[in-house]
Amino acid sequence: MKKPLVGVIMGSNSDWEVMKHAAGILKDFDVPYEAEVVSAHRTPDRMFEYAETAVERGLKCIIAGAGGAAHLPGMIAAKTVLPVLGVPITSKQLLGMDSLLSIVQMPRGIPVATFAIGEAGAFNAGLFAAALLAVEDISLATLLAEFRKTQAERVAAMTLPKL
Ligand SMILES: Nc1c(C(=O)O)ncn1[C@@H]1O[C@H](COP(=O)(O)O)[C@@H](O)[C@H]1O
Repeated sequence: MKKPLVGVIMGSNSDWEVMKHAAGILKDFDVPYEAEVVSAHRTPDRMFEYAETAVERGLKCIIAGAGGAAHLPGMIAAKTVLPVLGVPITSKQLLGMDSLLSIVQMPRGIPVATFAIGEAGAFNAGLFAAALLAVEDISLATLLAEFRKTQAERVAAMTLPKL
Protein backbone atom coordinates (compact mmCIF):
# COMPACT_ATOMS: atom_id res chain seq x y z
CA MET A 1 0.00 0.00 0.00
CA LYS A 2 1.30 3.45 -0.97
CA LYS A 3 1.75 5.99 1.83
CA PRO A 4 -1.04 8.59 1.81
CA LEU A 5 -0.12 11.96 0.31
CA VAL A 6 -3.41 13.70 1.07
CA GLY A 7 -5.29 13.70 4.37
CA VAL A 8 -9.06 13.93 4.05
CA ILE A 9 -10.50 14.72 7.46
CA MET A 10 -13.92 15.76 8.68
CA GLY A 11 -15.58 16.74 11.94
CA SER A 12 -18.07 13.86 11.96
CA ASN A 13 -18.96 10.78 9.98
CA SER A 14 -22.16 12.65 9.06
CA ASP A 15 -19.90 14.76 6.77
CA TRP A 16 -18.92 11.75 4.67
CA GLU A 17 -21.78 12.14 2.17
CA VAL A 18 -20.14 15.42 1.16
CA MET A 19 -16.48 14.56 1.78
CA LYS A 20 -16.64 11.30 -0.17
CA HIS A 21 -16.60 13.51 -3.28
CA ALA A 22 -13.09 14.72 -2.35
CA ALA A 23 -11.95 11.16 -1.66
CA GLY A 24 -13.60 9.92 -4.87
CA ILE A 25 -11.70 12.25 -7.16
CA LEU A 26 -8.41 11.39 -5.43
CA LYS A 27 -9.20 7.71 -5.95
CA ASP A 28 -10.00 8.35 -9.62
CA PHE A 29 -6.58 9.98 -10.07
CA ASP A 30 -4.87 7.22 -8.10
CA VAL A 31 -3.63 9.69 -5.48
CA PRO A 32 -3.02 7.86 -2.18
CA TYR A 33 -5.12 9.41 0.59
CA GLU A 34 -6.36 8.65 4.07
CA ALA A 35 -9.84 9.53 5.32
CA GLU A 36 -10.55 10.03 9.02
CA VAL A 37 -12.91 11.70 11.47
CA VAL A 38 -11.04 14.34 13.47
CA SER A 39 -12.82 17.09 15.40
CA ALA A 40 -11.30 20.24 16.87
CA HIS A 41 -14.21 20.49 19.26
CA ARG A 42 -14.84 16.88 20.18
CA THR A 43 -11.36 15.33 19.87
CA PRO A 44 -8.98 18.26 20.36
CA ASP A 45 -5.98 16.12 21.40
CA ARG A 46 -6.42 13.85 18.37
CA MET A 47 -6.70 16.95 16.16
CA PHE A 48 -3.43 18.37 17.53
CA GLU A 49 -1.66 15.06 17.06
CA TYR A 50 -3.00 14.67 13.51
CA ALA A 51 -1.76 18.12 12.50
CA GLU A 52 1.58 17.86 14.32
CA THR A 53 2.51 14.51 12.73
CA ALA A 54 1.18 15.24 9.23
CA VAL A 55 4.50 16.33 7.69
CA GLU A 56 6.54 13.47 9.13
CA ARG A 57 3.91 11.00 7.96
CA GLY A 58 4.43 12.24 4.41
CA LEU A 59 1.20 14.17 3.80
CA LYS A 60 1.53 17.00 1.24
CA CYS A 61 -1.79 18.70 1.99
CA ILE A 62 -4.90 18.26 4.12
CA ILE A 63 -8.53 18.60 3.01
CA ALA A 64 -10.64 19.39 6.06
CA GLY A 65 -14.44 19.45 5.98
CA ALA A 66 -16.60 20.69 8.81
CA GLY A 67 -20.10 22.04 9.33
CA GLY A 68 -21.68 24.69 11.55
CA ALA A 69 -19.05 26.18 13.86
CA ALA A 70 -16.48 24.79 11.45
CA HIS A 71 -13.24 25.37 13.33
CA LEU A 72 -11.46 22.20 12.22
CA PRO A 73 -9.77 23.53 9.04
CA GLY A 74 -8.49 26.67 10.77
CA MET A 75 -7.22 24.80 13.82
CA ILE A 76 -5.45 22.24 11.64
CA ALA A 77 -3.88 25.13 9.69
CA ALA A 78 -2.76 26.65 13.00
CA LYS A 79 -0.76 23.51 13.82
CA THR A 80 0.88 22.66 10.47
CA VAL A 81 2.50 24.53 7.60
CA LEU A 82 1.01 22.10 5.06
CA PRO A 83 -1.60 23.62 2.73
CA VAL A 84 -5.07 23.19 4.25
CA LEU A 85 -8.09 23.05 1.94
CA GLY A 86 -11.33 23.81 3.77
CA VAL A 87 -14.69 22.39 2.73
CA PRO A 88 -17.82 23.95 4.27
CA ILE A 89 -20.37 21.21 4.95
CA THR A 90 -24.02 22.00 4.20
CA SER A 91 -25.70 22.49 7.58
CA LYS A 92 -29.40 21.90 8.30
CA GLN A 93 -30.17 25.22 9.98
CA LEU A 94 -28.15 27.71 7.92
CA LEU A 95 -27.52 25.70 4.72
CA GLY A 96 -23.73 25.88 5.15
CA MET A 97 -23.41 29.67 5.33
CA ASP A 98 -22.26 29.22 8.94
CA SER A 99 -19.67 26.64 7.83
CA LEU A 100 -18.48 28.82 4.94
CA LEU A 101 -18.00 31.94 7.05
CA SER A 102 -16.31 29.98 9.85
CA ILE A 103 -13.77 28.60 7.39
CA VAL A 104 -13.20 31.53 5.07
CA GLN A 105 -12.77 34.33 7.62
CA MET A 106 -9.35 33.32 8.87
CA PRO A 107 -7.15 35.88 10.59
CA ARG A 108 -4.16 37.13 8.61
CA GLY A 109 -1.19 34.76 8.93
CA ILE A 110 -3.01 31.39 9.05
CA PRO A 111 -4.48 30.71 5.59
CA VAL A 112 -7.08 28.12 4.69
CA ALA A 113 -7.96 27.73 1.00
CA THR A 114 -11.74 27.73 1.21
CA PHE A 115 -13.95 25.90 -1.29
CA ALA A 116 -17.65 26.09 -2.13
CA ILE A 117 -20.29 24.70 0.23
CA GLY A 118 -21.11 21.01 -0.14
CA GLU A 119 -20.43 18.35 -2.77
CA ALA A 120 -19.03 20.61 -5.49
CA GLY A 121 -16.65 22.19 -2.99
CA ALA A 122 -15.47 18.78 -1.81
CA PHE A 123 -15.02 17.60 -5.41
CA ASN A 124 -13.02 20.72 -6.28
CA ALA A 125 -10.91 20.40 -3.14
CA GLY A 126 -9.97 16.88 -4.27
CA LEU A 127 -9.14 18.18 -7.74
CA PHE A 128 -7.13 21.04 -6.27
CA ALA A 129 -5.13 18.66 -4.07
CA ALA A 130 -4.35 16.61 -7.18
CA ALA A 131 -3.27 19.81 -8.95
CA LEU A 132 -0.95 20.68 -6.05
CA LEU A 133 0.73 17.29 -6.35
CA ALA A 134 0.79 17.51 -10.16
CA VAL A 135 3.23 20.44 -9.92
CA GLU A 136 5.92 17.80 -9.31
CA ASP A 137 4.28 14.78 -10.94
CA ILE A 138 4.09 14.91 -14.72
CA SER A 139 1.90 11.81 -15.10
CA LEU A 140 -0.65 13.28 -12.68
CA ALA A 141 -0.53 16.57 -14.62
CA THR A 142 -1.27 14.61 -17.81
CA LEU A 143 -4.27 12.93 -16.15
CA LEU A 144 -5.59 16.32 -15.03
CA ALA A 145 -5.24 17.69 -18.57
CA GLU A 146 -7.15 14.65 -19.91
CA PHE A 147 -9.90 15.23 -17.33
CA ARG A 148 -10.27 18.84 -18.51
CA LYS A 149 -10.36 17.73 -22.16
CA THR A 150 -13.08 15.11 -21.53
CA GLN A 151 -15.07 17.62 -19.49
CA ALA A 152 -14.83 20.24 -22.25
CA GLU A 153 -16.00 17.69 -24.84
CA ARG A 154 -18.94 16.69 -22.64
CA VAL A 155 -20.00 20.30 -22.14
CA ALA A 156 -19.52 21.18 -25.83
CA ALA A 157 -21.87 18.29 -26.71
CA MET A 158 -24.63 19.52 -24.39
CA THR A 159 -27.95 20.28 -26.06
CA LEU A 160 -30.98 22.21 -24.85
CA PRO A 161 -34.65 21.29 -25.27
CA LYS A 162 -36.54 23.09 -28.08
CA LEU A 163 -39.27 25.48 -26.95
N1 LIG B 1 -17.52 21.71 12.88
C1 LIG B 1 -17.31 20.58 13.54
C2 LIG B 1 -16.17 20.21 14.27
C3 LIG B 1 -14.95 21.04 14.39
O1 LIG B 1 -14.85 22.07 13.69
O2 LIG B 1 -14.08 20.65 15.15
N2 LIG B 1 -16.36 19.00 14.79
C4 LIG B 1 -17.56 18.57 14.38
N3 LIG B 1 -18.13 19.53 13.64
C5 LIG B 1 -19.37 19.47 12.87
O3 LIG B 1 -20.54 19.22 13.55
C6 LIG B 1 -21.50 18.83 12.56
C7 LIG B 1 -22.53 17.94 13.19
O4 LIG B 1 -21.94 16.73 13.59
P1 LIG B 1 -22.83 15.47 14.04
O5 LIG B 1 -23.60 15.06 12.80
O6 LIG B 1 -21.85 14.41 14.47
O7 LIG B 1 -23.72 15.94 15.15
C8 LIG B 1 -20.72 18.17 11.44
O8 LIG B 1 -20.98 18.84 10.20
C9 LIG B 1 -19.28 18.33 11.87
O9 LIG B 1 -18.38 18.68 10.83
